[in-house]
Amino acid sequence: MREVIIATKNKGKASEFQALLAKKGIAVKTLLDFPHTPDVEETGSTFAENARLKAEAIARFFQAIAIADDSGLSIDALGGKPGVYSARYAGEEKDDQANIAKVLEEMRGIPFEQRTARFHCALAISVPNGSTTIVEGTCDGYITEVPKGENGFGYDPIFYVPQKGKTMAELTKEEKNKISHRSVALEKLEKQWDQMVNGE
Ligand SMILES: O=c1[nH]c(=O)c2ncn([C@@H]3O[C@H](COP(=O)(O)OP(=O)(O)OP(=O)(O)O)[C@@H](O)[C@H]3O)c2[nH]1
Ligand SMILES: [Mg+2]
Repeated sequence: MREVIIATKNKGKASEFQALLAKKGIAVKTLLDFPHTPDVEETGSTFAENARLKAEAIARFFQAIAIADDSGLSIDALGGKPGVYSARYAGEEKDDQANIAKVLEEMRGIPFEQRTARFHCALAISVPNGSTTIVEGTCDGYITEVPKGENGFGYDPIFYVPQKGKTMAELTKEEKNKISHRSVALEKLEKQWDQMVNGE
């Protein structure tokens, strides 16, 4: 297979993709290997639109197959927020701790059964000068009242996964990668993979 570039500068995502795709014998590069790549503006109003924008821009820029991930957390009691603004919920500097603090403040006093939420992940795979395919995955859970766990990234310490009885940040990377929104989406992508990547 030709080289695949994961169109992300997010260290947490990059490390999960490396583990998920290594299992399949696919070596990947991410934008952390090319730190001077221009940022792609996320002007879409859905995860799918933003994933498409990132994948198509990076496929064009590198003339290589690119996979982009646009993801985030939707909290029912907050009307779906932070949604597509998850990375920058507390400001442009993308501070995970500040984002968590803002969510916990907004959720204060809301009882457990009303703290339902889900992670969304849209993945777009784009072939240079060719087509783009988009798939999506979700993972359901609850927002805790205090952060717990050290693993993962983003909102993982406040995302309780009922079937594991733990927060996402208390799971190992292997455990998270079996159930996460990202792995669900990647499984769907694989079904289209051969045609997209090898059958051009
Ligand atoms: O606890 C979490 N566990 C996850 O598994 C997860 N996946 C996404 N997120 C949140 O959603 C934002 C993505 O925003 P996003 O897709 O624009 O990515 P980003 O701006 O961080 O990097 P890039 O891929 O665009 O370069 C991230 O920063 C996180 O806050 C997660 N939080
Ligand atoms: Mg982003």
